[in-house]
Amino acid sequence: YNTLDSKDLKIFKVSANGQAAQFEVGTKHKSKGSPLEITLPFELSRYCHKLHVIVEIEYETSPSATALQWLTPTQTVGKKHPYLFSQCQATHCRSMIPCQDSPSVKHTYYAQVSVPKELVALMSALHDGQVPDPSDSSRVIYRFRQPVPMPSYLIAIVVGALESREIGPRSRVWSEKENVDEAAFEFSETETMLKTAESLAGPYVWGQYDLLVMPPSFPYGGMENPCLTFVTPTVLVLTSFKSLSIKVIAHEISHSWTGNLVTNRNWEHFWLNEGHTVYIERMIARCMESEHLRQFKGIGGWKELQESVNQFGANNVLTNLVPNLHEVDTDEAFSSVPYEKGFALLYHLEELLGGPEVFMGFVKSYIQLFAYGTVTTEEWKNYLFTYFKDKVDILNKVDWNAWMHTPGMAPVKPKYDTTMADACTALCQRWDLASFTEEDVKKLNSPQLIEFMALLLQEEPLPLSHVKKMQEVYQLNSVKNAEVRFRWLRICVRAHWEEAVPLALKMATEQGRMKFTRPLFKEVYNFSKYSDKALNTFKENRGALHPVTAMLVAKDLKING
Ligand SMILES: CC/C=C\C/C=C\C[C@@H](O)/C=C/C=C/C=C\[C@@H](O)CCCC(=O)O
Ligand SMILES: [Zn+2]
Repeated sequence: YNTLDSKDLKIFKVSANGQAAQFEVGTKHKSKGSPLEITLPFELSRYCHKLHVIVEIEYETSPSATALQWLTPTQTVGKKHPYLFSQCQATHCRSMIPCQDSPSVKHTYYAQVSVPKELVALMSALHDGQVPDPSDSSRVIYRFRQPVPMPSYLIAIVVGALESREIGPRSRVWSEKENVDEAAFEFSETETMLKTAESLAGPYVWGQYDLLVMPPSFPYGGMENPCLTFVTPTVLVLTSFKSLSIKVIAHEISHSWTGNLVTNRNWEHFWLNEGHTVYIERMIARCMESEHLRQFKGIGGWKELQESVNQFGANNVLTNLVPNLHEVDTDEAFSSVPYEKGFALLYHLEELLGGPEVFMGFVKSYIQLFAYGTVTTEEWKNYLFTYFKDKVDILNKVDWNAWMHTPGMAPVKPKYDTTMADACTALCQRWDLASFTEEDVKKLNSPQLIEFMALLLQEEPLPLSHVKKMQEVYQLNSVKNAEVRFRWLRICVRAHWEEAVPLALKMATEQGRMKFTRPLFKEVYNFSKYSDKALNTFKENRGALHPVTAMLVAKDLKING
């Protein structure tokens, strides 16, 4: 028999080349789902390699499918139509489709999706036309074609009352109609970023690059679904300084090479996807803005790594760059470690081997070598030594075991240029309350304001007097920028400013990006007087959260079942 991955699927019927096939759903694993074992109704001749077997599976997904979030009309902006979106990374595709749900397997795909005609369906593929549903005049069928082989975690679908605007020669932005014009403004730099990325990494092979602004409950900043990046609405700041959206879009565009074209063989090598993507993302910042900005981003990333190491614990093997994930739920293993310890390693190698142009040359060559395939850390390292065959003496001095197979912070902290960070550090070190003036923050751009907040978060909790004075002088409670607001509210709750508790819980529930929602719930939960308030707020909102967000916040708040 042949086995596919499945999770909570109701299988009605299986056939192979038109003949009924026996099937059995095996024992369910707590996070990996169940094997779907299909017995073919004919012998596969071992000598006939060209035999095509078309397997048809009639099935239904579960209302609790972990790949899907079903939104009621009240949960949408327009309030008139329901909404569905998927998030398959890492191992949730099997709750949407019976498949070989491993990044080691790459495939093309074709899909036809029937939806009520007032709704639009989109997928991580090229549009291949739409026709009225011949079986139901109230529905329309959308057709999709993905000709580039890709892993199952990049299959994505969205259905909703969506509209689009053209933002470039190969890009449209999609969202509910209420947000589509502001989204078109926010993402106007997309083609420039695509061209910059192509100049660094090689041709963009996916054809179309569209963006979809997600509902607020989307659990991540972005998801690199081919042809259709999903992006959180929390990056919409609608000012000329589009730092949040440019950062996330540069990251997702970079995945078109590292992750989507060159793919980690399994999730223990996730750092290959994310570390290289952050490296290219920051190279785009260097090209479009300045090297000072790339250095500044490196400094911020080091703090994100520190935060993840603090959360897991410095001896936790999940802070290894290459962790052993046997019997580990990938959603629980997820953190900034593969992103920022991965970037730190690549930046460290850049420093050792000759600088950004030299090392980006290696990254481009690595992409060309492994394109359309999958890769492991060992294969990456072997190619690194081959590419830099004249610098093997330098590479042999790198403590590879410390970098890859040891928990905690990276063994070497890169020496980043602090030109853009100095103003943030200086402000963070000033403690004479009387000298605080509005000018202090007016001269910081929003990335610097975020860095200033991140520095304060690294210190011991501020005294309540300081936080109140900062609010009085800087008016931070009214800042809408999600990255600033998220850090400011954590600073306030840590200082036990009780008026900030409802603001923190409001931000934790009005959007569902886990980067914000999980720490905000935890911060309120750790303020003992308000632990119950955190628990009750979570329980009241649990049904509106994405299933993975709900599972992880429940674990954070030590709620069983
Ligand atoms: C060592 C961890 C091994 C495997 C984890 C792989 C996937 C984990 C799964 O939870 C999916 C993650 C998807 C992330 C998508 C986008 C991120 O780049 C966004 C990062 C945080 C944010 O900006 O919101
Ligand atoms: Zn990524």
